Amino acid sequence: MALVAGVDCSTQSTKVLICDSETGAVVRQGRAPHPDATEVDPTIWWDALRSASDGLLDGVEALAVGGQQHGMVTLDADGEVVRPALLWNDTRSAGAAAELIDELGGRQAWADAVGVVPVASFTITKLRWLATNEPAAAARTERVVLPHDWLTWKLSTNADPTTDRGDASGTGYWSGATGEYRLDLLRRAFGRDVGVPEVKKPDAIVGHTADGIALAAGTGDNMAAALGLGAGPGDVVVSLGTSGTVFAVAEGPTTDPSGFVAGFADATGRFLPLVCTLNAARVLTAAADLLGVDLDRLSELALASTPGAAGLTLLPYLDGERTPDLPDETGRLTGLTRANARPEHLARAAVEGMLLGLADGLDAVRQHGVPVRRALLIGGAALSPAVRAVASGILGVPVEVPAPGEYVALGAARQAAWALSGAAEPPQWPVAAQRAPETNPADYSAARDRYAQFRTAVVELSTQPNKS
Ligand SMILES: Nc1ncnc2c1ncn2[C@@H]1O[C@H](COP(=O)(O)OP(=O)(O)O)[C@@H](O)[C@H]1O
Ligand SMILES: O=C(CO)[C@@H](O)[C@H](O)COP(=O)(O)O
Repeated sequence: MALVAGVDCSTQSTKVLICDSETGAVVRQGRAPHPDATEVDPTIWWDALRSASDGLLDGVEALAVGGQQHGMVTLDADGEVVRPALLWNDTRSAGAAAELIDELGGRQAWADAVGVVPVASFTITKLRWLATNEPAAAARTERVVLPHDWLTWKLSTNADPTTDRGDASGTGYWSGATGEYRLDLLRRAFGRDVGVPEVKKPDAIVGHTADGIALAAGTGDNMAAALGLGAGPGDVVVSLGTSGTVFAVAEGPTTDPSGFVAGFADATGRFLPLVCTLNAARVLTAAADLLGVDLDRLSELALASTPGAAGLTLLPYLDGERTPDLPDETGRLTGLTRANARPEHLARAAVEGMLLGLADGLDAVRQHGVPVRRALLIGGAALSPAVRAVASGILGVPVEVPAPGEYVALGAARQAAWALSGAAEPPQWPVAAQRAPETNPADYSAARDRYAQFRTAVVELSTQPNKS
């Protein structure tokens, strides 16, 4: 039995799975936490990877890294990190995003050029922010790479970092439709040329560790999750980690000038239209903290309420929001009365608010021609019984919950097995899934309407000159 390893360097932690390369069975696993911050010294990820994989890699023949998308890792001429990485959920480059949209002639121009419209999450806006705000650090920057590129390079004996098309498609300077960098856009953002990693094929072996473990190309965490789930036609993945994401594997590129649906590439040579919200699992931890309960009790409370949370609606923009693009917003609660001011309704409003933004995302992905037969619910908050109970009613589609697991790390391991095999397609790894309780979407139509009205009002308010 050949063993392969998959790594997930996500926002809150690093996870490592060691799998049988033929069946995908997990034989051992490890994890290590990351700090709660939106800029992180990449050596923290390296230490977390070493800690999470400590004692696990004996006998492993190939490894791949899946990583949180978009993070800006800047390297100097000696390959040293210039400054802490700015993560996907750092909103300081929102102004840079607006500048870049204007300079290129609007949203459509960006969607046509690279399949995405700049928001603060994307690497290209962080580079503009760096050039404007930290000229000394910018001057020292010779290369820019993504979290998974940097970790793969650190693991390797290679002289230069590499990347893959999935993660490259989230930079804002690589086009999935053409498979080429747009170095003119990178130059426009940063003010001069800066080195970028070579984009390797999905099944490539890109190097080896000092111990001789083959390294596959790796990819972004959402692309890895799609691979780990073996997502196919009709499957829409709803991932409830730090971010909330809704995505599907598509045969062709998508273009959305509104910027709602990002036209990413996947990790197999296909595409991955994706909607991402900045606020998912942590909405539940914040609500639990507010109520002074743990996550299990929060779920029990939410289940004690009813669809629509007795009229309470939460716009869950606790860390600002990306979709819709409201980086400076805060969470807002409406509909509070003396009758519904109860812990169970607040708990329910948190669960529903988190899912309602993703229901909008699912509709948007569907409008881009993605067939939706079922939603696959993954990520830390998919462990919540209340989330599972409410999901199908709010999303309006049958929901299946894959057996609890680390699907990003599993997808990375599957990529490693594919690269090791030299086969044309990734190995077939079965994924067991359970149907979540069916709830009637009609029970949530009033809640969806209220949420839509509240969201529209807040979007309008944000565009007024003296917004409150
Ligand atoms: N039973 C649960 N109910 C709700 N949320 C949970 C539960 N278990 C874990 N989580 C949340 O899941 C999140 C971590 O999920 P994960 O998908 O690993 O995130 P990320 O990939 O962004 O690091 C944490 O915010 C944690 O509180
Ligand atoms: O920015 C995106 C997708 O565009 C996020 O999905 C990041 O990739 C981080 O993912 P998690 O750590 O929340 O899984």
